[in-house]
Amino acid sequence: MADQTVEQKDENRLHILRHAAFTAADVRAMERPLLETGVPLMRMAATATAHVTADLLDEEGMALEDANIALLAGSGDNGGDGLFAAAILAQNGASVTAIAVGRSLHGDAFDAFIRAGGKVLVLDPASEVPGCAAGFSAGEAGERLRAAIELARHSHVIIDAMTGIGLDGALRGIAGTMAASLGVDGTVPDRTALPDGDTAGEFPLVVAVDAPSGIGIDDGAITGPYIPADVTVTFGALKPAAMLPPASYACGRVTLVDFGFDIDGHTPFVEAVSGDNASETIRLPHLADTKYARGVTGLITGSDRYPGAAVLSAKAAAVSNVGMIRYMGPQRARDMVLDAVPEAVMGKGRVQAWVVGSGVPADDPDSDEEQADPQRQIIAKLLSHYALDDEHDPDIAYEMPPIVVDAGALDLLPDEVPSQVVITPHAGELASLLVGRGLDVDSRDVQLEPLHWAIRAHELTGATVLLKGAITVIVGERAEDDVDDVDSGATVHGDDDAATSDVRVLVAGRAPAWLGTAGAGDVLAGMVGSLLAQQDDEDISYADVAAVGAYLHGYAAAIASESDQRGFNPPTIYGTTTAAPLGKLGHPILASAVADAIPEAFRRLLS
Ligand SMILES: NC(=O)C1=CN([C@@H]2O[C@H](COP(=O)(O)OP(=O)(O)OC[C@H]3O[C@@H](n4cnc5c(N)ncnc54)[C@H](OP(=O)(O)O)[C@@H]3O)[C@@H](O)[C@H]2O)[C@@H](O)CC1
Ligand SMILES: [K+]
Repeated sequence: MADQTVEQKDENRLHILRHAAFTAADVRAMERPLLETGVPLMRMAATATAHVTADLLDEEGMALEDANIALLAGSGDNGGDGLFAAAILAQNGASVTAIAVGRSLHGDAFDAFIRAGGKVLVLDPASEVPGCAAGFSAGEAGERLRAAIELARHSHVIIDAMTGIGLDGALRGIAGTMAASLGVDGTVPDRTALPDGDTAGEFPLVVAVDAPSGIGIDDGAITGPYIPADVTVTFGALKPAAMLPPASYACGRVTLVDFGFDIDGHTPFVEAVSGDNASETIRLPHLADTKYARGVTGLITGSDRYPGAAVLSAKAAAVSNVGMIRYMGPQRARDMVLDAVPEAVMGKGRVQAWVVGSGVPADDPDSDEEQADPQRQIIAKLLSHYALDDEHDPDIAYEMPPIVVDAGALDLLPDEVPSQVVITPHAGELASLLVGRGLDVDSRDVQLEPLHWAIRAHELTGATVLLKGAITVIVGERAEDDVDDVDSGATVHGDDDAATSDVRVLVAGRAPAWLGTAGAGDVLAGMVGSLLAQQDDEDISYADVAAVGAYLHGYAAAIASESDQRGFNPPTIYGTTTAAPLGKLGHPILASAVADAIPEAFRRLLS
């Protein structure tokens, strides 16, 4: 590190800031030394928020003097940021009304706002905002609430400064009612996927201060009301909510204000895979390589019912930088695989990683063992070698090659397995897996709290969990040398997850929404299998390799669909100029087109 130039250090820092998220507790710890030396963080936050808001209006062709702005202000520092920002906007000609949703407002910020000519509407009869009448009747409180909602609905911009990192649980009381009336309650954000995190641009535009109030800051969960934002201006460092689904879908475009935090002293809780990480995980061919040295991927995928999945998984595995693939399956699927990939070798043999279950029917409760799909029987036998229980030798389990367990093989997973077992469920499959282990959860629960349930699945099974979605969440063990460095953990949704610091959490959000199409999961399974097969280092983090697989899969889909849209857009750093690229929306694709684009995805990442 000593040899790094200042520019390199700056570049590294920006890369971390754009791809790593820290818990609220860590952000508070990073902020403390700066506050102690008198750095005016709140003023910096407010100035940035005001600028971003003015720029947004400008983009929509509206002058600040013509704009009506409704500020939803809570009683904490998040409300303080909002009031200082609103004061700047009012000074510059905007007409701003602060709607106080709590009992008080940040003192200095309130004074600045009033001096700038801002108006205030107090909603809580028990409020103690100086100069504002309180103690009004319940009837009047209702009238005020309705008036506030109307005012906000008809404004040009809503600045949401009700709660930030101080949020405790789902939004309650007046703040909760405002959010439910102006936004949505307990549902996943329903938005068209546009390039560059663009949103529809309809009034009122919503600017969230630090985070949309009500979304789970540390776990990205949605458990109550919130207002989806067009733009979120966030401070110091990204919080997990800006990266994790579904909360991150509510953030819109994110601008990060770099306060100069000492980020090196803290371990991120969530990291987003970038092109740089991905290229480091790809094994470049060596001069003395044989096809075996480059890795062999074995697939037990497809079935008489779904032979196409055999082709998709095999093709994707074959072009994902290994020396060879072996395929096992019924005659028809074998014929089809050979048609598509004449290089594939049929039958058993030594492999460096397995892929099982894609296109294999899941358990049919009506059929008995004998009638079960033959692929299931072979997979069940293979998976039994990974079982960590009294009946099996754990040394065998730990020495087995990595294995991707997809789709119809998920219900064959032994109770407990080592972390080189990578499971690749979507929300519904993860829910079924957890129900099979006695938990009360359905697909919707997983969609609303994916990190929570992915962690539960990892803790219960020991497997590395890759939970598929527009942003894919990966949870697994940290690599050995990483564990000692971890100094803090997030509390994710309740006590049972309190000690989550020993899990590695990653997101891959490179894919355009066009990728939600039949067979995409088969392609992913094949790719992850081959990425695992080519690893030379025994101390790798399986979570990292799986995450890179998801990233590459998304990248190949972006190439195939000619789309610049993606699930996760790294934030813009406030004050740095990023030329706005003209994003392409792209076009529909088939999963086979994604498989065809894989070599090009490798080429681009490596060049
Ligand atoms: N970190 C940084 O670098 C910097 C941080 N800064 C800013 O400070 C923010 C943190 O401020 P903070 O600590 O005052 O907490 P904050 O987010 O305002 O929340 C507290 C308020 O929320 C309310 N409330 C809570 N839960 C609720 C619920 N379920 N339902 C309803 N209400 C609920 C709670 O109400 P109460 O419980 O008191 O009734 C109280 O009013 C941070 O996000 C950033 O914007 C910048 O200024 C500078 C640098
Ligand atoms: K907020």
